[in-house]
Amino acid sequence: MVLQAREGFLITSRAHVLVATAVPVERDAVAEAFTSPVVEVTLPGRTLHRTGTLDLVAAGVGPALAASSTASALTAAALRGAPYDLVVCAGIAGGFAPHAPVGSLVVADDIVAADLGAETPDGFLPVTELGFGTVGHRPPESLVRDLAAATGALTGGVLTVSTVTGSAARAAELRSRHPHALAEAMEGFGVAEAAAAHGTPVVEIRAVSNPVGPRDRVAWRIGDALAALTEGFGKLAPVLESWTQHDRNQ
Ligand SMILES: O=C(O)c1cccc(C(=O)CC[C@H]2O[C@@H](n3cnc4c(=O)[nH]cnc43)[C@H](O)[C@@H]2O)c1
Repeated sequence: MVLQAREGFLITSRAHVLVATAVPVERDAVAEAFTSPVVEVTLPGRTLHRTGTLDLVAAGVGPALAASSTASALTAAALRGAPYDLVVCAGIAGGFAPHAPVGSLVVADDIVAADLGAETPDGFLPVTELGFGTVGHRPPESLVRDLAAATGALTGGVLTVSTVTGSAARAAELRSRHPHALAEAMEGFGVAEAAAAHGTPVVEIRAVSNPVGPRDRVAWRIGDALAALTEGFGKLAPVLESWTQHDRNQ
């Protein structure tokens, strides 16, 4: 939240929010929900699209590039004295049928690195069981609740994978390891790791474009999912803008 007016800073008490999508069409679908003009701001390797108190970045596909792009944006904001209050990872996703149908919106109550670990003869071991790091980030409960209430979105786990699921067997395996998961995508955990390094709360919002399962790329309903993303952000804009730091950990 920017409380002070200085040259080049926003004069506002509304939350300063970074939205990270994978690709530009997702970023533009989010931007369409807002009426303020878009101003482009160049960062090392990335361009921010600024609309009001919201900055949008097409952070790239996959957790590594998404983490690096998000970290750049967070660091640049901190260095100019206007740190973000909240990071939102947004975009399209695969939905676990029948729980998250195509066209539905999902707000993550858990952002899970689903393939970060080791395969063993007895099954998959998360990296935490190998003694390293973390495999999940939990968005603030009150924010998840308010976003879901504003949009009618489903709430549940959103898995981050580096390889898009392409078979029924893999989909079933992921759901058996994560029974609460509603969707899979490729950036959430990377974005969340960057946010965590800055102590910034994070949430993930996904519109379902395809079922998780046997690969059928031509059947992906990308247009419908992008429209659901625009509609969802139109409804949740007031919730994001009124997000305040004291809501953390609630
Ligand atoms: O081809 C297009 O027009 C197009 C438009 C918007 C987005 C795309 C993408 O390919 C985005 C890739 C992005 O989508 C997420 N995603 C969507 N479905 C799945 C899935 O079943 N499993 C994992 N990830 C999925 C993911 O976050 C990708 O980064 C294309």
